[in-house]
Amino acid sequence: MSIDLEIVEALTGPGYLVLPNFLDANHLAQLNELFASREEDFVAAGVGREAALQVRQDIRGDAVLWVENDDPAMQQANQRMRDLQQTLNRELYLGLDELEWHFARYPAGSFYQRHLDQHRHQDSRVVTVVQYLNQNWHEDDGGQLRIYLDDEQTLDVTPYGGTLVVFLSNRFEHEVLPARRERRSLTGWYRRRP
Ligand SMILES: O=C(O)CCC(=O)C(=O)O
Ligand SMILES: [Fe+2]
Repeated sequence: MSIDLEIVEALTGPGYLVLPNFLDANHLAQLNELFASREEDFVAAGVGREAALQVRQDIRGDAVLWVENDDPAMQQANQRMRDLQQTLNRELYLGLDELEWHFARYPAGSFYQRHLDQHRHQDSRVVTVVQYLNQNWHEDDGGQLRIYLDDEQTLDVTPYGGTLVVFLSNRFEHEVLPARRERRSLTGWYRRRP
């Protein structure tokens, strides 16, 4: 079965999937180079929306850079996500019409408290996709993504470079545990126009 169909099956079943080695080593290295070259353009991430948006490092300590199609490594990543979007729409009739995504950098010591990705009163975020870019990450570097499954069971995902996590945005609360060194990711949401 193709990876994309595996994702389809997971979303209709448990609602989430963790896939190690989704990114190959070469692409991972290119994305890291791009990430490093744009380091100065990152801005502190906010919580809340529009007028209520504010930086609250006690809630989330990452800085983000919204990504565009301006680099070959990004074009490849965008193409990959468009293919997945097509499959999700064809198989699940999700009506996804865009992907918004950003690079995220969590400096050592930072975290993101438990939350749901779907903004209240607005259900345009349908599927969350996170790709980790951390090379040589070790379990005791922390930074696990803790997903709150049904019945308050939790699943901790170590952010090894190349791992992809996909889940239904309205279904699972999750948090990022404190990272002991800089933690890098590419995080996106497939949206339906409200
Ligand atoms: O980086 C992660 O593992 C998840 C990030 C996250 O929850 C978010 O940006 O909404
Ligand atoms: Fe999130």
